[in-house]
Amino acid sequence: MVDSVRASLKHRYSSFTEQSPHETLEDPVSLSTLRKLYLTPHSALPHTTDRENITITYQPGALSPYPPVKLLNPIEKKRVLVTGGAGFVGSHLVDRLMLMGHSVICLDNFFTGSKANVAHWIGHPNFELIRHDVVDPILVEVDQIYHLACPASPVHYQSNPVKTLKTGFFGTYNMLGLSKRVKARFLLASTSEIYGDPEEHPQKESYWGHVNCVGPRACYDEGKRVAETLAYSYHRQDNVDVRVARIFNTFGPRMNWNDGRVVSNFILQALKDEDLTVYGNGKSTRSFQYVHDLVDGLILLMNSDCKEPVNIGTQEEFTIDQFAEMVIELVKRATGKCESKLIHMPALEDDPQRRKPDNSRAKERLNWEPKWNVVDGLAETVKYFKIQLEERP
Ligand SMILES: O=c1ccn([C@@H]2O[C@H](COP(=O)(O)OP(=O)(O)O[C@H]3OC[C@@H](O)[C@H](O)[C@H]3O)[C@@H](O)[C@H]2O)c(=O)[nH]1
Repeated sequence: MVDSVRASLKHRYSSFTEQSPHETLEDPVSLSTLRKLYLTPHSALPHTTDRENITITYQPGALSPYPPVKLLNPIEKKRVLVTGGAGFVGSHLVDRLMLMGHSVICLDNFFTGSKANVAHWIGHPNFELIRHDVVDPILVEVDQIYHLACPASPVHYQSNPVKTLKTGFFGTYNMLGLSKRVKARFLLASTSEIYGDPEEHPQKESYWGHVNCVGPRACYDEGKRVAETLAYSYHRQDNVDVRVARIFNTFGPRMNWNDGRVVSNFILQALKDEDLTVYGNGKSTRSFQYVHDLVDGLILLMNSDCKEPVNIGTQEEFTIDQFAEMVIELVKRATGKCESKLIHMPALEDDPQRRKPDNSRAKERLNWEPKWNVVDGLAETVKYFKIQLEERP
């Protein structure tokens, strides 16, 4: 099963060119097809601009030139629910599932997600978009549920900690209840944050974690921990078919403009020639994976027989200072100049000091490992934010 899914996930990463010369309908997830979905500036679409009234009018159909999706036979074609499907990771997952030929229901409350991330699918017969908050129950007939809905940036999840906890508990409870009722396979997007400020390095799935349950990050960390507990309780008690992905730091196009996480903050600051805000002494570490690798991992895990939690993350580890220097360098390459410097600010409370996954389980059980290195992923993300900046009034 995993092998056949792997074949359909095939990318062409070898040459990072704009247009893959081998693009065919048989390979519905070629990199060039994906790129068109997030690197096409709106200004490239047919439109008229009224500068006096600051309005842009897109010509009919301009936002919906549907990319070609694979035609699956009814046995292979799954009805898939993606909660948080209009968010950063969710929208890339929706793209891939759509291009693979599945029928996708994208559910989002648009707190951090955005319709613009999935606008290119609106109206497609295989696609439905529902505005809904997972803290309330919903009934839809599906075969698979990817449960991603939850703000993931520390800035966002700490802005309303009670709501974050409600999303962690009730959101997951509702989606597991739905899985039980319609007999859908359930995948939880969990997080490396369940390890807290880890005392084990790198972190294996067997590590129980080191979370301050009364600290400012606890609403997310404990929310995701209880979400995992709920998933395995539904599995033990009601035989719900669960998968748990522990997602490490991930970046890429479609990160929110005001996301607040380090990658988008640094890229935007460097593109605007502002100083890069390093919290603390710059010596804490993270391992950053590119979003396409994560999406590969999620789809492979969903279609595997691996019921244990699986770390999905890369092992390239950087200090935040090193990472900041790398962003400045890449922005220089992309724009020809960047005068930004690093400024050190007070450290954040309970900020994990080191983080890197042991991803041997993902390699063994899913035959998954990251294909992108940080530099290539960052270069593409810089390009995305550059386009976004140029389009802002
Ligand atoms: O402007 C900034 C932002 C962040 N940072 C630092 O960069 C590091 C990474 O911070 P981020 O906010 O990007 O992300 P964090 O690692 O804290 O949390 C993330 O971890 C894994 C995901 O699953 C979670 O969704 C997300 O919470 C931290 O040490 C933070 O203090 C800066 O130095 N400057």
